[in-house]
Amino acid sequence: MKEEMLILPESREGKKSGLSSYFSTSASSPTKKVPKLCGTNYPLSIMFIVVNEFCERFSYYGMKAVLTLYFLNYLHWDENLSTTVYHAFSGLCYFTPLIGAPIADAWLGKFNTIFYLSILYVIGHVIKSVGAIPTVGSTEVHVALSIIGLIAIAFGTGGIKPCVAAFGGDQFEEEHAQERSKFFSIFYLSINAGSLISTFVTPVLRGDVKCFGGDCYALAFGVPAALMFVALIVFVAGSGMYKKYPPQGNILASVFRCIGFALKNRWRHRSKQYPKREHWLDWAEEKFQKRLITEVKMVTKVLFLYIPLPMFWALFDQQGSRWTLQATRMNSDFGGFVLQPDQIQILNPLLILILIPIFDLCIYPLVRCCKIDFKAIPKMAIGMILAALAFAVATVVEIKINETLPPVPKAQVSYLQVLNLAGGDVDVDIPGFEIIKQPSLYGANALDPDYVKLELTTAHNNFDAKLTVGAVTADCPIHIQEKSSYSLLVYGDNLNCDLIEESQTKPANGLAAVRFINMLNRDINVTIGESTVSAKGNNGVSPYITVKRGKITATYPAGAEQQELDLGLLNFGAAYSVILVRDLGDTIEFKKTEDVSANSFHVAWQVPQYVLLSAGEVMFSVTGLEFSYSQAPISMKSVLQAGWLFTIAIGNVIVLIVAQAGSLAQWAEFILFAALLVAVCIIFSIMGYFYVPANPDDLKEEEELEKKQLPEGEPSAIPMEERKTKM
Ligand SMILES: C[C@H](N)C(=O)N[C@@H](C)C(=O)O
Repeated sequence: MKEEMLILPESREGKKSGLSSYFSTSASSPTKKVPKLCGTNYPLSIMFIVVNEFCERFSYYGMKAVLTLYFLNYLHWDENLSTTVYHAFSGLCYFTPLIGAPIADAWLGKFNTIFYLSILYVIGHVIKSVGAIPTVGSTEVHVALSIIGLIAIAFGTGGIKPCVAAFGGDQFEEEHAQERSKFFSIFYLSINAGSLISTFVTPVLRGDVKCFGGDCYALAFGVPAALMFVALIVFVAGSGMYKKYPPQGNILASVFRCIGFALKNRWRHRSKQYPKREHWLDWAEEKFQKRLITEVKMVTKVLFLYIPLPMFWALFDQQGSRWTLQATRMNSDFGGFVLQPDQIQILNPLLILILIPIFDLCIYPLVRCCKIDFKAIPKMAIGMILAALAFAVATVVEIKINETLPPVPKAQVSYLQVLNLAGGDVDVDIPGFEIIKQPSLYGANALDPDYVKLELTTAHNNFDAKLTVGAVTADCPIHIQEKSSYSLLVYGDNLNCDLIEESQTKPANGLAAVRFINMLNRDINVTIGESTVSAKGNNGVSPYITVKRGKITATYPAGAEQQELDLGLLNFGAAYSVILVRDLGDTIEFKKTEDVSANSFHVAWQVPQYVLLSAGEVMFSVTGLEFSYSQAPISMKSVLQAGWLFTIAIGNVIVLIVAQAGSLAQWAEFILFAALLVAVCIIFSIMGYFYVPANPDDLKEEEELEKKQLPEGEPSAIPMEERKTKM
């Protein structure tokens, strides 16, 4: 499989074949007639590219959807290591385009680069899937296979990413720029369709299918591997129909030499006696052809314009981190169905699938109807503003969530709830405070006692509390510290009491937490799923077990068998105490109290921020993808795509840095990001105002000039007609 290229003499810097054809004007396109989709100007070959992208993105996002849980539950890494490796992998996937793009532009051509790196990508997936089979080797082997697999995947996905989009763009004639622009929308739709389906399906394959006695990670990674194999087959199947531009020689080296020479030459001629030149790159004129210099000016101009763009991605990327964490503090029960907090992210690809047609078929034509010429840079700037607005809305949501959180006792304050397991209602009289009246937990409506706020006058306090139930009274010495929360357990005919210190923070990640207070006179082990906790007899308190929200059944040993305790619904973000009161032989009587209330602010309130961010993405990202293609000289299409993807990588790095530094309250961090993006958008708009879009005619002029200057017989440019493309 080889793309044949014409080798040109290298008599002068910048006179290689690659510098000859810059824009895909019809004059410079391969002459090959490509079959069209019936009655349109769309080449048939783009179908293969779009399906390839769908399958590739399915494999990428599907694998990523279960990656963190794989690290935590299968490799048994802690949360920090899992998060770090996850982000390092995501970052690497957007740095590797910088390797794939020059390989395509300078050496292998886009087709071959996609072909070979896709094979590496499939191998990476297979290694990763094998590492997820528990019977294959030890934990060390699993870790090694996972890391090798992930590195291969990162090089595969990142390497082909800039080439596939640019290769799709290459299929169009320059006069079909409108169709090409639509192609980028369709391309983006296929990315999001792949992402939507896989983000939903692979977690189901992991959790609902059991293999090797547990969650089936091998299948959850195996299906994305299969999809990547299909992507490769589909891509190769279209081979006969593609328009393939040959690699353009080591254009990047010429570009760097040209820039280096211009800078050196400028420095050598810094004295005022030398006349100024229009552009700093014009200082390369002594050694480099005008054509190369013009081309380098175009690329550096676009790359300069890209400098502010990572800020958009820094906000965008937080859907998977900060916004998902926000969802864990919300209630995602939709009545008929319940979403897990990390599933809310599928809103983004879903909205993209809805919004792209809305923008392409309604909003953009409507704007055109109003005679407004909506160019790429203003579109991208509006995309940034929409993303900033999304973060402003996220700030409001965050503030609203905070209002629903359990109060945290401050200095000279503590909270106390009374768990009354006595036969009747109890009065708790703590000197200096109002009497707390607490109905018995055995009563019908008394299951969730409220915390009472105690304002303390000194930091440490010992009190002789008095308990009264009907005619029975008892002393209850208690020791309360400021900034703490407590449960006072009252039980027995003689009104015994125990003070238990509580943590009133919500369980992390939207999980529910439950513990057991054992009033039986024997120790007990209680199991939920794979976790078992012990509670000593006579009022022992077990540690908390965290569980996914749902109706939970616990088990405990009774003789040789396990008996069940039906705990009912344990809700998002709630913490429960299950008080084991009486052994009834075939079961245990228990009372359940909600010590930390469940998340009450509904996750549907996140929809507006997702709509704004996804609309921003359509305006920013789809436009940017097309812009990167259209502004690049033909020899550097993949390189500019890589430059575009590099802005995503830097965006990821910004989030990592901010997350590590993270000393701000979440709502403040959100509004800070929104403000930063508005500031960056203003800078970008000013830069965009002065940006002059690339024009193929700029190069035509130089082509003519070059022809005149060249010695007879030496080709100044390779007419694309002469370039044979063979497989
Ligand atoms: C899934 C997300 N909306 C998206 O489209 N991401 C782009 C950057 C991708 O190429 O995966």
